[in-house]
Amino acid sequence: MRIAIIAHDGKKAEMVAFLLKYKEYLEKIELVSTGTTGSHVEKAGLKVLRYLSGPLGGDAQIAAEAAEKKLDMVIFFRDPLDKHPHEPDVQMLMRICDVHDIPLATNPAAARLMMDTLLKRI
Ligand SMILES: O=C(CO)COP(=O)(O)O
Repeated sequence: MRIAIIAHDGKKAEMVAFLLKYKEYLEKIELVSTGTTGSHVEKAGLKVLRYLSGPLGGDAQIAAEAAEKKLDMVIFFRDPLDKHPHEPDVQMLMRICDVHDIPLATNPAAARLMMDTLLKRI
């Protein structure tokens, strides 16, 4: 199982808190992330493959994995109250998830529901 995790700055703490709730299951899951999200997650003691930071192309790298069907799920905690210079990349990632029917959770409530369902399969 391979899951991509991405969080905008205002949501990084929520992402770490979310993942720590699933810590006992994460040994069975490969995590990939955008750069800065990944460094927060690493600091919390979790293993993650980090791509570039989002504004430098990290969303696009994760979209490439989604297009190649390498991902079982994308968790993308977007900050709807902030502006992002790379908004086209954000939209592109979400579009690619829809094109390839990859589960995409954009907030913790959705992520919890999807994670709980996915974990029943491993
Ligand atoms: O900008 C992001 C997603 O669009 C996240 O990138 P970082 O994890 O590098 O902050």
